[in-house]
Amino acid sequence: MDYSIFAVAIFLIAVLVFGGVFLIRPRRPGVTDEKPSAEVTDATTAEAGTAVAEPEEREEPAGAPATATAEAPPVEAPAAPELETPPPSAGRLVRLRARLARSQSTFGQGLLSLLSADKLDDDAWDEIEDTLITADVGVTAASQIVDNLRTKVKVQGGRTPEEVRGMLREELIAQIDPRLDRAVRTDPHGDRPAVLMIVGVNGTGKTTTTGKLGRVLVGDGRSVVLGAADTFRAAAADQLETWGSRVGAPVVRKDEGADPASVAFDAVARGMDEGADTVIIDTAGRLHTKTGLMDELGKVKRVVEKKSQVDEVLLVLDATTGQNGLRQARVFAEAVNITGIVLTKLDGTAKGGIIIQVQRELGVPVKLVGLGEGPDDLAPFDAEAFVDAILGED
Ligand SMILES: Nc1nc2c(ncn2[C@@H]2O[C@H](COP(=O)(O)OP(=O)(O)OP(=O)(O)O)[C@@H](O)[C@H]2O)c(=O)[nH]1
Repeated sequence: MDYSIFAVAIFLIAVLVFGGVFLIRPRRPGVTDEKPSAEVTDATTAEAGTAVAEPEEREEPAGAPATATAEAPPVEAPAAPELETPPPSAGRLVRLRARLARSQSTFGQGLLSLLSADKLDDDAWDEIEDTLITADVGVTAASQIVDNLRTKVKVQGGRTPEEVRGMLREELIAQIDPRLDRAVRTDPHGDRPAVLMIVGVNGTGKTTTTGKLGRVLVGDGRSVVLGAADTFRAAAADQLETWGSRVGAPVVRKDEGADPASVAFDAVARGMDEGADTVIIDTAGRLHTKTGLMDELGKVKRVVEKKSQVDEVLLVLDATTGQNGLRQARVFAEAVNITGIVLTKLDGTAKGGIIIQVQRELGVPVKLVGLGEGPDDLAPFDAEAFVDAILGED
């Protein structure tokens, strides 16, 4: 009995000793299923955090060059675009004279040769009148020009080539009217910039003209802010931004569909903050209804006037669109008080006579002309330089 108790005691001691050895044996990593998952999560978090905040301290995978990140070629910041220096406004029309001479040769040279004919009978005068009408001078102005020339020929008697040229030159200049004030009002008023609104039908060259005019002013040493208030076409604002960035003129824009008046307001505010000389605002030109157009342009103007006066409302007209363009121009002129006309694409038409007609119809002077797609192909208009260009040199 005593021996059996002793044997049981020895067995229990043996069980305790072996059990203890197994229980205190160190665990191998990965053997249990709770802890490792926590470690993985920790490691992932640590690595992710490092990757975002401090990429240079991230552990490289085996085999990757230890200094790959450190030795990566430095990413150079994009160089600021070099600003362009556009030519000043003075002399631009003379520089572009060849374009005018080329496009208007039928008009100018055609008239000269008709007037130089040996016999100026009724048929010849009819042909002169037709040439004028074909060049979009307008019926009333064409018949007035013919009447005046007939009188001059009668009074003068002889018709040397110089006399013919002189007569025609004088008459055309008179019709274009050199006395009209064609200055574009771009001077600031104390601490307020001059504000110009550019209006017109889409596609006439409105946005291009806004950009080109900005360049003309920068070329004259002015500081300019551009306002992209044509919010119906996002590309128009992008286009304007490109124009501005080339000459260092800031562009104020908002999202597509934003209120054009608020863009215009912000552009003027920016112009005031920066002490800019001139703010040029490109507007949308959808021809929906006259009332809609009036409301929209009227609102832009009213809102701008809370900050500063509007010095110019320039209507952009595509010279190649003839009577149709003129009809649209009339709608704009009725919707808003136009102070000047920008006649674009004169390089692409022989109908330079539209200058005479549009001034008569709208009662405002052509102040600028577009003579090409190049950035500096916009020039202040001058009646004498224009007529000299279309008639050719003396
Ligand atoms: N040949 C020639 N092309 C011109 C002249 N002025 C503008 N253009 C071109 O006319 C096209 C239309 O010009 P835009 O400035 O986009 O016309 P827009 O009136 O602003 O039209 P939206 O931006 O749609 O409102 C462009 O391809 C211009 O390069 C010019 O005097 N001569």
